[in-house]
Amino acid sequence: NSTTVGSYLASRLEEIGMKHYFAVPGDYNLVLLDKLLENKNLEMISCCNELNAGYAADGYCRATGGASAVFVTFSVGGLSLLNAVAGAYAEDLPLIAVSGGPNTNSEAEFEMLHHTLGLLDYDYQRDIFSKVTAEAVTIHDPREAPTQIDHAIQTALRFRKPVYIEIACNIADAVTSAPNVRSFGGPTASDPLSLNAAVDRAVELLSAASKPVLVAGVKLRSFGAEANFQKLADACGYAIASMPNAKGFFNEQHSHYMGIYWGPVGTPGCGEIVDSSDLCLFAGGTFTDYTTTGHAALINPSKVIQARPNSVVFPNQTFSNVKLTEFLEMLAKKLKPNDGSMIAYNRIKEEIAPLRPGTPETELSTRQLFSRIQQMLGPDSAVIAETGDSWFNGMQLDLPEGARFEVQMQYGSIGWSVGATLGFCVGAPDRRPIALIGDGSFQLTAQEVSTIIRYGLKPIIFLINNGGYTIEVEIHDGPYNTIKNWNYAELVHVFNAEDGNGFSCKARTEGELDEAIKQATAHDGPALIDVLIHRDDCSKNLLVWGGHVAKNNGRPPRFH
Ligand SMILES: Cc1ncc(Cn2nnc(CCOP(=O)(O)OP(=O)(O)O)c2C)c(N)n1
Ligand SMILES: [Mg+2]
Repeated sequence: NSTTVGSYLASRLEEIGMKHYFAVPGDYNLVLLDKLLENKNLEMISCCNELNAGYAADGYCRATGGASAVFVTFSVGGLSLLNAVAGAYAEDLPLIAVSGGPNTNSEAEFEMLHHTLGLLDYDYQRDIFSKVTAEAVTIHDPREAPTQIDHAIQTALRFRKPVYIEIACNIADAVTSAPNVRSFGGPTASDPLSLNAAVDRAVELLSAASKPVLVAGVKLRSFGAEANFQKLADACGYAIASMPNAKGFFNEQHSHYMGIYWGPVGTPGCGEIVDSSDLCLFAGGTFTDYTTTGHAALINPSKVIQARPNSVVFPNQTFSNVKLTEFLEMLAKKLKPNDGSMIAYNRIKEEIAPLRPGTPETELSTRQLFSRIQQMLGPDSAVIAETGDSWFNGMQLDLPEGARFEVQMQYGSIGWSVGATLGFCVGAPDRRPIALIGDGSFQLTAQEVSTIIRYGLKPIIFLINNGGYTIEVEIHDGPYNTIKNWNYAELVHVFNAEDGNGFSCKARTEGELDEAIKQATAHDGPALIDVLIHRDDCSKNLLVWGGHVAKNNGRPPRFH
């Protein structure tokens, strides 16, 4: 029995659990979109531009834990989407980028085409995408389409990376075989000998340590190992920390959770315990300049075991082909409990006194703003923190069990959070996300608020209006860090036009903020609060972090 290429793709996307996809039309993908629309189990979310559609797909992956898909037109659409797909690569998200492509006859007929570079080479978009995906294919032959589509989907799910599928515009409705029954598996299993040897070595070293600690890393989620980590944490009794880009992957209400390990800007007392421990097991950690605060974190490789997605790295021995999930699971069964690091932590941990509010007329500060946001959090919250001082203020929030926290710390492309909030809302309708978006970032992608309004989604957006690029100011200031102020609250009314339901207001004082939060929370629709903050009011941690990152960026060139 048969179907069309476009319908084949739609049924496979439905089969892997997708319920929505993001799209911007163009004459290379219109027939393809018609085929997708025939599938009533998939809903199209039309976005204002392809970059934001990609950021929305990024957020959708984070919300659902599964794959997402974006449909764009050739070149003008695809090359705009590119930056979001690169971000998905950096963040290990299975985003399926689908582009319409030139008619299969064009190149052979030396036909010059619109939207292209004006050259008779139509492979360039796939070549470019091959750099930011785990697989990039062009579908010209309907008989090959099922194999190419299935292989690309399998690659995305197995390696947790984006893939690129280009479908020639005259192939989208071509006849092909209907999908055969098959499974789309996840990661492959470990090599049993290597796995056992790695676990035995870890048990030997950890059992000999007096104050071992456990640190959650960003790859825990992308490689499906959060539950295994939780089991290990419960079994070993060690003090636990999370790296900043893994915040929320481990329950912050757990009795042995110390906080965020981020060198000098981590939770007070946490960095000291990790840095002074005689053995740290990092599960899925990444040690970039940003996650180590310009390498100011005192990570001593001779005291570190790194459990990576596909290997375990000891100070002087690496075990290859060991899956993170299986390593943590097996280790949990073999480690004897040791609360040495927890005892040490309890001796030094600081009770952070809750901030006393000012008067209703007191001008707002970031600390007062975030003490209010803290009070809003519950088990079904999801905080989406944009690159900027929001990282540092968001990082200090104390997440209730079950609350989610999203940052794009590996790629850090500002503006991501607007589309990501759209996609997260679509993917997790049972949560009301709270987005922390700086004014600078917002100005790159603001128009996707109109899509949030269009689909009746209900995030609460805190637009942190400090007049510019504060995170950059603290790394390295200059006139380029000042931006033109907008009337952000008014923008929501612009996007509402005659039928939108967006709520917005400004808040300059503590009283106005309390009132704004009350109204936004009560509003049955999207809400944006334009919070006015002094240009130099940023978290202490940003000041510390900015200095270390600037110093690291400024390392002099070495010549030999
Ligand atoms: C796409 C993209 N372009 C430029 C940058 C560099 N950058 N990183 N952070 C910033 C400033 C962010 O400013 P805001 O969003 O206002 O954040 P804060 O003022 O720090 O709260 C820039 C300009 C970036 N990270 N991503
Ligand atoms: Mg700003």
